[in-house]
Amino acid sequence: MNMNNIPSTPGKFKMEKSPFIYNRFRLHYLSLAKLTFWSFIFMGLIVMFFFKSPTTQTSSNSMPSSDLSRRSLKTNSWGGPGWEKRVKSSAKIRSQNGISVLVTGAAGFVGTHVSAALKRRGDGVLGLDNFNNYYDPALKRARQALLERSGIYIVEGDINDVELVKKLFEVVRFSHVMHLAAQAGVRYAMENPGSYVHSNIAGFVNLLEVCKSANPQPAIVWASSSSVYGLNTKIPFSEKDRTDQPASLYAATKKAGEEIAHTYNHIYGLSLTGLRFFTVYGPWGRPDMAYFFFTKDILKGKSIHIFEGANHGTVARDFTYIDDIVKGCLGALDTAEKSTGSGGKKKGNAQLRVFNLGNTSPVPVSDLVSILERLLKVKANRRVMKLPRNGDVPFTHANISYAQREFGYKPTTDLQTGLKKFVRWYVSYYGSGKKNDH
Ligand SMILES: O=C(O)[C@H]1O[C@H](OP(=O)(O)OP(=O)(O)OC[C@H]2O[C@@H](n3ccc(=O)[nH]c3=O)[C@H](O)[C@@H]2O)[C@H](O)[C@@H](O)[C@@H]1O
Repeated sequence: MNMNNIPSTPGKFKMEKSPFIYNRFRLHYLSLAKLTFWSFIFMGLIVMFFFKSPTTQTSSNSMPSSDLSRRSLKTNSWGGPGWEKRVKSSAKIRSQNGISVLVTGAAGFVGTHVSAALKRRGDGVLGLDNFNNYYDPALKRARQALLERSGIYIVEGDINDVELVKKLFEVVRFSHVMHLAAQAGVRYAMENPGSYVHSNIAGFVNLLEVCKSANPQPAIVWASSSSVYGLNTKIPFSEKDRTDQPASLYAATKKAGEEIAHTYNHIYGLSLTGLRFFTVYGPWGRPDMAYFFFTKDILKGKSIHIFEGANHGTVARDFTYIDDIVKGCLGALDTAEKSTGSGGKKKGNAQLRVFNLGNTSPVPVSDLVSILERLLKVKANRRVMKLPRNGDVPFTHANISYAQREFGYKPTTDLQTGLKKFVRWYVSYYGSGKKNDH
């Protein structure tokens, strides 16, 4: 969608283009019937103008038009008393010492689980999600429906829509932001590099711009990635290790996010915590991830590609179950200190942290497939192939001692147990039939 074509305030009509005005110097040529006709048009325009008052804006756009805007800002309406009431009710804190959290990417995999967990303990939660079609939006809508049932409203909009994000902070004094909206996926970065820049860099900066000017400034916890360790060979990966050799553009944008976080912390006193997630999996997961589409393809009898490293080396991941990740996210939120700035000005040093959230036990991809075979009771049609050079790294392994020390992070779900829960969900959601075509 070309964003130049979206008027920034579509509710405001350009009155000088009204046919009535154009024709007013020729009024004496018009018959009475024509005059009546144009009067109706004019009146209609006035009525529409009032119904689309400034509080009922549509998403404006502040981004230049380019192919970056695959998930361009949508023109869904927001604003107005009813909308504000919904936003406030969703963000309302219902427990003592509760926090109010804006969750970006709330219809995403991690976003849904974190939102639900916050709501369960009485925190105020408002979601924001652009429902882009990187993967099946129907799954995102189903997650949205799930959250709606527990009273969580997801505002449909893009983090690049500065006016919308500003408005959210005008309506609610969020104490925290859980920033999970991102373009995920390692290999897709070669297909659509612009979408990574749009969401993970521009979007993050836009969000931080709003946060730094908000009063009070919220504390921000956001999703970085294990992929920032790139081509490192020293294991397990520690937060102190170098992160300057990313293997994919995805990893590079997450690394850029960490540097951007440093800048906003340094200049504006924003409290920022980055979480390096290690291959998160579980129910309601992402269909673009290997465990998910392996399940689908195994059930359909389709062949799956299992990557191997140089010299038939094992490719392994520190797969981390969603419930453990949620505990890590809540721990990070609960130990996040307040931002120090106000009125867009820093008042003192603020907290800046980055944590690994992994499982500490890498599993070869071929073992993941064996577990799935057992759980699905179907033999996989395996095709072993060399790890393509499109951003994948051969293995990941987290050292989690820092998160353990700071907020008692301790993963408790092994891959076998976690996949069992995933498969149970998958079958209940899609059925075990071979026809599901998501
Ligand atoms: O840890 C992370 O930070 C990242 O984890 C995942 O990235 P990845 O670990 O590559 O997850 P998958 O795409 O699900 O791949 C899992 C494993 O399966 C392998 N794989 C993938 C696809 C395939 O067809 N065959 C195959 O063997 C990959 O090489 C990898 O070792 C997510 O997709 C990223 O968004 C996230 O940031």
